[in-house]
Amino acid sequence: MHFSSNVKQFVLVLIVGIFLLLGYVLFYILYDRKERLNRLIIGTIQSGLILFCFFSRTDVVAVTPWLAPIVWEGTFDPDLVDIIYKSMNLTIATTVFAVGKYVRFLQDFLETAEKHFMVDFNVRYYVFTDRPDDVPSVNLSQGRHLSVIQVPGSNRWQEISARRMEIIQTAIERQISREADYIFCLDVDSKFHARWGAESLGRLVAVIHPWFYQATRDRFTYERRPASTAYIPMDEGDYYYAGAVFGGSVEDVYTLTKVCRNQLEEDARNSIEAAWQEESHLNRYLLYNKPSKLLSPEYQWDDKKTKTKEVKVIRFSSVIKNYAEIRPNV
Ligand SMILES: CC(=O)N[C@H]1[C@@H](OP(=O)(O)OP(=O)(O)OC[C@H]2O[C@@H](n3ccc(=O)[nH]c3=O)[C@H](O)[C@@H]2O)O[C@H](CO)[C@H](O)[C@@H]1O
Ligand SMILES: [Mn+2]
Repeated sequence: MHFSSNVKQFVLVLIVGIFLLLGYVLFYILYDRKERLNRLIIGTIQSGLILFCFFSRTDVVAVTPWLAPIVWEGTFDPDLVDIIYKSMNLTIATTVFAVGKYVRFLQDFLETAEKHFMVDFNVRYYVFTDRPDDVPSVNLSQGRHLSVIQVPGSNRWQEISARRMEIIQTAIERQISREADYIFCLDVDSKFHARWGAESLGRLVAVIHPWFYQATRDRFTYERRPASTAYIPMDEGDYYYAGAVFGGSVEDVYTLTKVCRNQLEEDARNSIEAAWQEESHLNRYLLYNKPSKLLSPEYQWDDKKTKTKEVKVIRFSSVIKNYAEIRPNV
């Protein structure tokens, strides 16, 4: 017979509960009063622990083999996280590229970020675009600021996507290192739907790609040609990380962008382009420089994908877009 994991869990808690109850009755009959009181206290703590296990996440893995947390709904206390981080007066930089027709995504991105992203923190958005006049004016809450930085356009989306590493590296050198403590680099073709808070902060942070979190390593679309600097052999790899979200301390992200930029340029000199451009290089970097925190696919869902039962909250997702219409090339 097949039971779902929730039913199994419920039956297990029921059986343990019955045993505890029987235990109480036995001790009540057999022991003196002081002993009974002690046992009652221990029993109450045990029941609390069992209830905690029942309500916390047992259906997902919430830690990596190198002991970095994987953030899922139900694995952290948002109020406690807020109390800890809000007293630090942190500034979070957020880079977003809107080159060519992608400026059309900015309005929803920024408006939903104002509702859900790092609410009550200092946030500095850095919008990189070739169309500064088309950047919409969005009302920002107190403590939030937006800079527009002009970048060249391109007739290849692969180049726009991949050049982000170099441009972010330069922006950190010129400006961001003096203006922020943490940084997140996000895709613009996305919307926020629910809390994305300080639980996501860490030295080096990556998100598990929504299409690969249930897949085995052999399915990961890493770059498999040894000629590329993004190469990952078949028997290596921890997770498949999405290129649409990475972050961490400004210093650590600076090193990441610098290494990926150099490798992208080395590949270009050798006339090789990794399977998924900067996403391939990001995956290679994170294999040998383990992230200190992973975000579950709640932080990078895809609107094309049906919600799975592990995903209790979608916090940020890629919107459905017409690739042929929006990109400069196919
Ligand atoms: C389904 C699919 O194809 N996924 C890949 C695709 O993701 P995506 O479909 O998410 O790529 P995308 O078109 O969103 O491009 C990434 C980001 O680059 C910026 N941008 C891109 C093109 C443009 O004309 N203007 C512009 O501003 C924009 O911020 C966008 O969010 O490409 C990435 C590029 O490495 C990754 O490899 C992904 O795995
Ligand atoms: Mn995207």
